[in-house]
Amino acid sequence: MEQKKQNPKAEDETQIVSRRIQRISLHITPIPRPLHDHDSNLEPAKYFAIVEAIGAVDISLGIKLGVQYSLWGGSVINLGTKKHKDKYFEKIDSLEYPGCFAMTELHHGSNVQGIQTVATFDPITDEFTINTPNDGAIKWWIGNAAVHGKFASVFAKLMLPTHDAKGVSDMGVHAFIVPLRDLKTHQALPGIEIHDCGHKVGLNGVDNGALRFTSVRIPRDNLLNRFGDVSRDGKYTSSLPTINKRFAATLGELVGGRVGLASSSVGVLKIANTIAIRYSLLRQQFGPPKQPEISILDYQSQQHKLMPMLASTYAFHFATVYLVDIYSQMKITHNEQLVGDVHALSAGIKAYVTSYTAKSLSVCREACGGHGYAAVNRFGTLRNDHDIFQTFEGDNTVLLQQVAADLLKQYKEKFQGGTLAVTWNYLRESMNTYLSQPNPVTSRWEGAEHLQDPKFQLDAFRYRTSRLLQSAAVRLRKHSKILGGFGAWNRCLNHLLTLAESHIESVILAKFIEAVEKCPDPNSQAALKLVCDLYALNRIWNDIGTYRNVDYVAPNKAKAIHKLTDYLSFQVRNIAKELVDAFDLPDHVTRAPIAMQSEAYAQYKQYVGF
Ligand SMILES: Cc1cc2nc3c(=O)[nH]c(=O)nc-3n(C[C@H](O)[C@H](O)[C@H](O)COP(=O)(O)OP(=O)(O)OC[C@H]3O[C@@H](n4cnc5c(N)ncnc54)[C@H](O)[C@@H]3O)c2cc1C
Repeated sequence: MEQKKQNPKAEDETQIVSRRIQRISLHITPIPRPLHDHDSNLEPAKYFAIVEAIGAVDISLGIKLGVQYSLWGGSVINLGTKKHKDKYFEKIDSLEYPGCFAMTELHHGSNVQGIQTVATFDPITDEFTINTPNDGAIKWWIGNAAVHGKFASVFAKLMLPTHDAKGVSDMGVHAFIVPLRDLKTHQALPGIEIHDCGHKVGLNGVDNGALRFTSVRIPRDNLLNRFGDVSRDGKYTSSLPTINKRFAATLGELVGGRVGLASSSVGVLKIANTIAIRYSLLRQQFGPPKQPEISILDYQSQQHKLMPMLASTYAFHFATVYLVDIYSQMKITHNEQLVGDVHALSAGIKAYVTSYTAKSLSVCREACGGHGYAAVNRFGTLRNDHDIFQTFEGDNTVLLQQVAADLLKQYKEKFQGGTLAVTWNYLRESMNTYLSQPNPVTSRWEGAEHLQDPKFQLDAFRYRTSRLLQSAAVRLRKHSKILGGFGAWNRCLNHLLTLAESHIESVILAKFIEAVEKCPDPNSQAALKLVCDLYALNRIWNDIGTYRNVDYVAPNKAKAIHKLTDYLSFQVRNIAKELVDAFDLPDHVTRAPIAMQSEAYAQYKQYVGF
């Protein structure tokens, strides 16, 4: 079937990104290529570092790489078996087989189990037939589909013929390798209709496409059969007993994409911080009478905008390093107990970090005044390209609900006297700390010195989470009697989202405190301690109403927290240059003329043509 012409505006950008990927694939060989690391489970950390670094230069390029290696490559390797690896691995790795990950449909995104594409087994020909049964089932937003993809892992309901009145039996969502284009002519193959999804708000270097399948035949071997298989005579086998368990196992294998997005989002936040802070140090406006103008970073308001953000960037850095670390352990050890942790943490950290970064990009733009609005200074592109991080690889609101559900499941099991389902560190430890939080401790912590005590800070974070958890459980129980489980969940939804965010903030703070404690160099440790205190106290101050309502902090303590937060912002301002320099982002990566370490204005004027 004819392939529709690509959106002309997007064409240039997709070609540039495609050329860049080819170059990377050729020149990155001294470092093991992403998929090797990913697959051999040696060092996923290296792969995520590569994607983060590449995303810092061009987010479209980072995402396009992610589509090729994490999504298309990751689905083949993680959902398939040896025969798939033998046939596809090298060619995916070398880019000979560019591919897509085709899950979302026009009518279903977050609710993946609602997808309608079908793959029906034909025992006579030993093939599956892939069909798009209605327009709502057209695969939509599929990265790499509009121009470059030659294959796709297509998620579809596996249908087996039966002898009863229904004629088929639905075995649930499975993934299938479907060739999209002829390997030589690059024309779309028979039965496959491809359209470009049109110009987007950002990420126009990625060719997102829509796919319709009409009786597309693929061999039985193209079923990615790690969690469910069909024999030559049409019998279905799986080590997992139910559709829901198979579905959970399938999605569980795809968490790597989320881990990568969380790391990349921190990379974007580092870039934005670097540009905004370097410029704020250089830019001077006003000053005391008859004295030189002062740097805009010396204004308390500018410190208030940027210093807690810088502290959050450090906090997120350590949290994502931890996430990558437990993801790597999971991949290396294949320890089942780690799966639950990685699943819940990757959902929560991805949601929390990407939402924060998206908001921060606007703050940074505004903090740089008019020059922040010049396209060359990058905030517009960063904001537009990054914005969708909040939606793909799982919509943030949906992901946070998974975190809340995990916490409540653990809570229930604990109270029913059962053993906790997840016995590895993170969920078990979190639950134990939440359940052992004492009542308000206004009297326990006298004076103001303890505000910088990590124990006070962690207690405060965990106390808030613990209250939210216990009250959510009570409310859900009450409402479910009348509204049923779904209705009760919806009635408590905002509460549950706050619970999930509060929990993730507790995890992030705990990891930051650990990083400070482990820092080997005393000077760096002192600097990190300041930054960590600012992160913790700013969060407490942001939620001071909650702490006051339950009398966790007395009015004078609330005042002290506010005062100290401002003071810490000022202290962090004094080391802000060193703190952003430590991100080690050279000028040719940040690229914004206003952030150039030498001759920022000269570079900027030159850009305009002076
Ligand atoms: C640029 C881009 C690239 C993409 N690349 C790919 C790709 O390569 N492959 C692929 O398969 N998909 C891809 N996607 C699709 C992406 O994964 C989906 O957009 C995402 O999963 C969200 O689904 P949706 O768009 O249907 O949103 P919806 O699920 O319709 O969500 C819309 C709104 O409803 C809210 N909502 C939905 N459910 C709930 C709930 N249970 N509780 C509360 N609120 C809810 C959400 O929070 C959101 O605000 C891409 C999307 C874009 C835009």
